[in-house]
Amino acid sequence: MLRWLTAGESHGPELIAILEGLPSGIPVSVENIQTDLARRKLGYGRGARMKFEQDEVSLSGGIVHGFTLGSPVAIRVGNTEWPKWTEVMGAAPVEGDAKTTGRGAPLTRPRPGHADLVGMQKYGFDEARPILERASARETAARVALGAVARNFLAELGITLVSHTLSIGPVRVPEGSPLPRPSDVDTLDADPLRCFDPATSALMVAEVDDAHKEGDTLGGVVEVLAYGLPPGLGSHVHWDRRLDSQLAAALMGIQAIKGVEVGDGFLTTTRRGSRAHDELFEVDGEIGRSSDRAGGTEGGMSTGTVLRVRAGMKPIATVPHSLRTVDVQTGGAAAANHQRSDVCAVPAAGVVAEAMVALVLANAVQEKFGGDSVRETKRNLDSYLAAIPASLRSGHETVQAPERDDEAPGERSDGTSAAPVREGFDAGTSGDGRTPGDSPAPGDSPAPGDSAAPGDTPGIR
Ligand SMILES: Cc1cc2nc3c(=O)[nH]c(=O)nc-3n(C[C@H](O)[C@H](O)[C@H](O)COP(=O)(O)O)c2cc1C
Ligand SMILES: C=C(O[C@@H]1CC(C(=O)O)=C[C@@H](OP(=O)(O)O)[C@H]1O)C(=O)O
Repeated sequence: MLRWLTAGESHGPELIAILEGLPSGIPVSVENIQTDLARRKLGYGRGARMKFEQDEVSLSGGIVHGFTLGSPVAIRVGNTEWPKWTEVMGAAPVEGDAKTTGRGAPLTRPRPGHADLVGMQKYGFDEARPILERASARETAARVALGAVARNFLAELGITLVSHTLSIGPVRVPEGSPLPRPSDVDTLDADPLRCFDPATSALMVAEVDDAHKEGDTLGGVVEVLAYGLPPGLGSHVHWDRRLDSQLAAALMGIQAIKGVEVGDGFLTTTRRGSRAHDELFEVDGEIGRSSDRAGGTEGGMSTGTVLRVRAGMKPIATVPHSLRTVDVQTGGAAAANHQRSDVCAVPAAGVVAEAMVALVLANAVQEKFGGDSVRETKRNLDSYLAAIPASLRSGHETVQAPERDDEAPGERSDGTSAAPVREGFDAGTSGDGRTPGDSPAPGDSPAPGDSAAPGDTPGIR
């Protein structure tokens, strides 16, 4: 079992992350953790802090000469802004003005949508600083650092992850857009919103500009894909062993994430059963699926096809034009505390989500295959795959579905083409207020389940 913990406050000296339970022999370097931390700062709409604050990574345990030892991995992410915060956030007791003036002035106007008020009630503080420092998503830097190590472990086993932005506010990637593959990561990271569809990305930039101009903020939806998984990670036998329950918990554990979908998620609930599942076919001596509506899990286990999970982020709660609140010192109405903020952090949330999925998958791999060295884990994985009888083997990719006996050639009974198609992004209620299952508005792209264009390839939605 993998265990991981993070510690540290947003304006503290550093974040500390520990990951226990990985085998020896995983390549890890400061540079590759730093690369992922830099990716977490990406995204149009991030605030000024992303530019001036640097993440200073050092490896304090579990790694020697570039490889894990099998002992706990300890990572320190230093905060270059710390010298400005030593008095306000230092561990030693302070006297005099430091607690009441300047940066140390009490934050008595709790921000709606944040942990501020309920945290003060629960932990017995009369101002929000001691709460917001830990509730801040600065902590996600520590998770991304751990995720980089987990990802390297998975890569040794041929498992690779990609994340991308599906929607920002009401602007979303159209149906039928290609799914990014691991080779597309650089392209994604070069896009201002980490969106794989350039035309949609341009609209997203305009949406962020508009929200910024209006003193407002935005949320959105990200998707994480994992390629190369073996079938059988997780288990149907108990709720907490289900891979999808572990993924949902990990994604919901990210600040501001309010919804998770596996595969086509809520959209699936609007379909009839005949159009909701992934049928099985024998193709070239293997069992294949003609669609990936389920998102790569069945019965709480990975199926071996592409894993596809989504996380929906609420709009940033520190709204520049300030939400109404109560000043807990005076009891009077007030504008919520606001200094600066991201307008939109959805692209960054995608990188964090990728890290969380990597940690969950690394744990599931270790649970299933064990091993104290990567070589041993790999040997166990290979012998598991080799032991699956030929009659039960299935592939990673979706396949061309044969026509059904009761269908006209080239057409399936639901009116769709027999070409393999990955259907169905719908981020819940769309920007025009329609809910999944409503008929499309004029000019909308085809609804999921509409006929796929001839020549569609596996990997398109
Ligand atoms: C990567 C990332 C960056 C964030 N940046 C901000 C920010 O600049 N301002 C803000 O108010 N909230 C930001 N948030 C969200 C808050 O941390 C979150 O809304 C807050 O903790 C309350 O949400 P919760 O109720 O889900 O915990 C960010 C979240 C993530 C994942
Ligand atoms: C520092 C990070 O994100 C911060 C997360 C955050 C919040 O409320 O969650 C609020 C902002 O911090 P501040 O209020 O100090 O400007 C973000 O910059 C980071 O991601 O590294």
